[in-house]
Amino acid sequence: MDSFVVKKKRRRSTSPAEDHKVRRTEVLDTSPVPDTIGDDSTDIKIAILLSLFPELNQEHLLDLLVSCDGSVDTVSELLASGISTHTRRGSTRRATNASSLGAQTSLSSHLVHKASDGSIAPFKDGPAHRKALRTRKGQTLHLYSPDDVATYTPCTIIHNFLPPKQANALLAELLQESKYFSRYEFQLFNRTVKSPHTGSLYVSTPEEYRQHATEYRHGGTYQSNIRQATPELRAVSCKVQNAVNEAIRNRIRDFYPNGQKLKYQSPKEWKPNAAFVNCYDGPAENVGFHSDDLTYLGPRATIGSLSLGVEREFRVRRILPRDEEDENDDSAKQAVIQGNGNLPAKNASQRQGPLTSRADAQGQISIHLPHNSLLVMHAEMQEEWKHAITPAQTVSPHPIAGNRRINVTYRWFRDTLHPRSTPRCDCGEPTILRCAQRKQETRGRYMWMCQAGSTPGKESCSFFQWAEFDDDGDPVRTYKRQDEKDLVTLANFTASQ
Ligand SMILES: O=C(O)CCC(=O)C(=O)O
Ligand SMILES: [Fe+2]
Repeated sequence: MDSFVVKKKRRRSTSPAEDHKVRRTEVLDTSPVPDTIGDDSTDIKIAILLSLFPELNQEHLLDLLVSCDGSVDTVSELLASGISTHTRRGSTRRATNASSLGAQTSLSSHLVHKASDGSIAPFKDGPAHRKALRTRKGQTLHLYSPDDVATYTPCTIIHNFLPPKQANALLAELLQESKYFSRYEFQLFNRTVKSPHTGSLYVSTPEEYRQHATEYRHGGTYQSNIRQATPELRAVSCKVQNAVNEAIRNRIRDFYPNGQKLKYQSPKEWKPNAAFVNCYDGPAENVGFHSDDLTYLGPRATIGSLSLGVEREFRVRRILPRDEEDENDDSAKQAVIQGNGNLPAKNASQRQGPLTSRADAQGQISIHLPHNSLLVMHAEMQEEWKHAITPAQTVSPHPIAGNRRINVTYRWFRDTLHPRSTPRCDCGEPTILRCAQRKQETRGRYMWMCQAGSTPGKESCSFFQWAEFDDDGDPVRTYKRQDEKDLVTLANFTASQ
């Protein structure tokens, strides 16, 4: 992954808006943002601290951050001075492993009868046994069965996805490849930090290699580590393509209102034409909470994510509109995770909750990703949820990979969102697509924004324009088109074999 550049910029006076983290594929807003944009500065700060102190766990860093009134600098100084195991307010909270396997093995203690306020509703009323789940702030609910994952998160998990030999061959190939991966450097609060894992972008053809190196931007800069898709990666992409399309069909049939695709979701076949491959070398390597960048994937994107090597936890949590989050914190009672997104409107004038509430108001759900499992992140995911690979205290070594985990996220970059055909900002650069997440009034609206603020040494021009899409998620062009001759057709992995 390349630079996740974040540089906090001039911001508008009243809104503490800074969007969350993180890196090349991830949405990281750094420009002066309109109040409409959701954010979670805690994630950014935790991402910085984790990259500076990878040996520490997230909970501990969060404690420190709270006790230091949200100042990354103060936490860094404390940690550097060696008084890091206690918070400044004297709490001696144990530095527990943020990602240790949960003792919870059954959901029964979390089931409640009604998905009323304070519970996690199943996405769809299913069989009678489908009840709401209840979690508390700061709590992590571990889901193991594919059925529970589909019911309570916007994901499908398929265990033992590939024939074992093929999974092992791909793993062996990518472990070799991982020698050439790099850590992405990114700019956070005027400091350059490195991603807490390594990776590379894989593309289909030499021409696409060229385009990714010179036209696509990720986190404000060009992708520096790009590689040509390997034979195993291509062979597996056919299987991923078929499985993801089937999972999308099932999702629509079983979970979406009237069995219809979501507004803005593409009705076309999902055909991956790029893949980010990540390597997590040891338990401390991680990726912080983020949503993936939709600039080239478009609204309501689907992503196919294959896990190989050691098992790690994939954590997800819903993005709450700001006002609800505050209310939850204010009431200090059961946190709410609502699977269907129909949360009631709350009083926007309530006070801002403390730092912790923003990061963890609803608790988290943990999906365990063993070797050879395919996770499909469905169309609801990026706009409404965040995901992370949390640091672990220990991992069980894998016979081929040792302590390493390889992850391949297959993606479909859409022709209609090629940087040649998206709006340019006043700097003359292609803009980034963002989705408003936290304010009730604008939640779900898309916008094009300048991404120069993410580039080290560059100032954002503050360009902002609402983005309009047709029902199938193709842009309705209210802006000047590039020349038609410049428009491109991207080759997917299968077609370019
Ligand atoms: O490693 C994983 O499973 C997730 C990686 C991820 O979130 C990403 O590449 O955007
Ligand atoms: Fe991601």
